[in-house]
Amino acid sequence: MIKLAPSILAADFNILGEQIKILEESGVQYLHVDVMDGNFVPNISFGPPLISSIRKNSKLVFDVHLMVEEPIRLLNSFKESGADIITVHPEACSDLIKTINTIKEMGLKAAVSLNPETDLNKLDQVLKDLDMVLIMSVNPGFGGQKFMPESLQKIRDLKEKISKAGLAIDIEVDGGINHDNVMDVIRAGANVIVSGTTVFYGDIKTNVNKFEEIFNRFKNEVDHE
Ligand SMILES: O=C(CO)[C@@H](O)[C@H](O)COP(=O)(O)O
Ligand SMILES: [Fe+2]
Repeated sequence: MIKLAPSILAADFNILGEQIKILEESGVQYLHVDVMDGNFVPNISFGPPLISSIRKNSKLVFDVHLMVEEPIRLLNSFKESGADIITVHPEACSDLIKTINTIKEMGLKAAVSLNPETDLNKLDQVLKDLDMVLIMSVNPGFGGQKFMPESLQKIRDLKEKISKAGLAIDIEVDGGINHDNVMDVIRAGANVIVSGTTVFYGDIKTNVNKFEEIFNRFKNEVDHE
């Protein structure tokens, strides 16, 4: 099952609630929530108060991508605000094992996100405890960047690593994904697709439907193999 995770970084914050309603009516299940601290990445987005506010009116799975230094300090506050999945960057954690264990002990799903230049071996110490791995296909910090095609091989290698370890872990990909390149990303092995600009710019329902059509085309391909 392939899932779309629209990134609200590209939403119109003036009408954020209305746009989330449209996503729900379009059949979306995940909401990707990019938290940036102006330190780990050179941009600031939003934090727990905004998440608590949208949580009140949404049943979507909140997939919270923490681009912050030492996220362990803030985990409780993101849990309280309504996160379902918390993703952290090993590049920002002095103790990744403890950070992942804390997320799991809170009863939340845990994920690790790798920057484009970070090797897959950074996952080794925690892979068995993860629900998801997020491959960044741009350098984190901003929406609207160009997809880095070299991420495709990284996705294939990750899929192989997960399967060799006998695990079942979601593979999420984030950055620069659009209707033209998403099929390559899925074929490489991803099953959770983040998209900001391509979902929110223009008509949201049409943009989501186009992604769903491509996901269905992929399912048909696999069924006929
Ligand atoms: O985490 C990030 C960027 O750091 C992403 O989630 C972006 O928000 C995705 O936006 P597009 O590249 O799809 O516009
Ligand atoms: Fe993200």
